[in-house]
Amino acid sequence: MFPDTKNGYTYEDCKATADWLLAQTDVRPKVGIVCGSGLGGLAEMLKDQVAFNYKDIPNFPQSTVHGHAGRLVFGTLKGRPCVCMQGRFHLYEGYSIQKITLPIRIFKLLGVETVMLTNAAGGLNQDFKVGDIMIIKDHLNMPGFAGNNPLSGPNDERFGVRFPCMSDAYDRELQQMAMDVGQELGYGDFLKEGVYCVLGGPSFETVAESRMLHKLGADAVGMSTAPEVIVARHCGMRVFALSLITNQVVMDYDSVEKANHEEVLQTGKERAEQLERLVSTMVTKIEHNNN
Ligand SMILES: O=P(O)(O)O[C@H]1O[C@H](CO)[C@@H](O)[C@H]1O
Ligand SMILES: Nc1nc2[nH]cnc2c(=O)[nH]1
Repeated sequence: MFPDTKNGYTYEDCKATADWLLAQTDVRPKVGIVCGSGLGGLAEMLKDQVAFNYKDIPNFPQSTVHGHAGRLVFGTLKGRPCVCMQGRFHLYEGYSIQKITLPIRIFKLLGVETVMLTNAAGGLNQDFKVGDIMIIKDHLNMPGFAGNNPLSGPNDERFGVRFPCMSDAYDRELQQMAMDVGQELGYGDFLKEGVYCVLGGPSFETVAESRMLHKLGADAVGMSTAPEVIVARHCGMRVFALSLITNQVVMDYDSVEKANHEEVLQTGKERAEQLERLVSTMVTKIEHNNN
């Protein structure tokens, strides 16, 4: 086992981890899935599973948050080879931003072409309700504004260019596919689209912060996803992402509501089945080079 003390990982480090994994499974995934808080049930849908605990994977960080099991699961979803992170990493766990996004580069080196991410998020858009599923069309990367971008540091051209474009970060065809699939499944009433804002966490927002984010154009707020999306786009993978609106963000000083992680996990449980069906149906419709 390699020591897990570094902030950044080289191409060779990522390749060593990818090769270690590829030597232990015949699954050659085209789709990589990242499960948000309380949304790890998606991984259970994979057939013919080969699963690894994060603690056993060279270079991998460990999950420390309740609702993130800490397993990398390979398998097939309706015959399509996939790899699924049952639990992700967050800045507030104390990891560097390069470390929390390392698995995305490993996805790339495993042969993944499309990354699908889910998260739990607080609703800022006043038309959103708890239990809505928001197709992410764009993000506000607040840690990035402050210089904390996962691509900071030396750029390795084997992954991608120094200055990657992000105006097309969220694949528009996949967004349309999600809308169409959602309509077919009868999810029209709770399927929305919007802008996701990432903050460092782990404290939830103050009223003033929430009002500011709403004014800036954010529809939902969370503590993940955008760094993973940046790294995925940098190395040329297609990206699709969903937020489950697990709570309404408190925007009013008179409100007695208090954001809490238990509510986040509870809403995840209540909507998990629909979210899983939406993602798994999409997986069967995404075209890759050899299917
Ligand atoms: O983004 P995911 O991993 O779904 O988790 C969300 O839920 C947690 C807060 O309840 C935070 O970690 C936030 O980012
Ligand atoms: N920052 C933040 N993250 C969340 N994750 C789930 N709900 C929330 C929220 O209200 N705020």
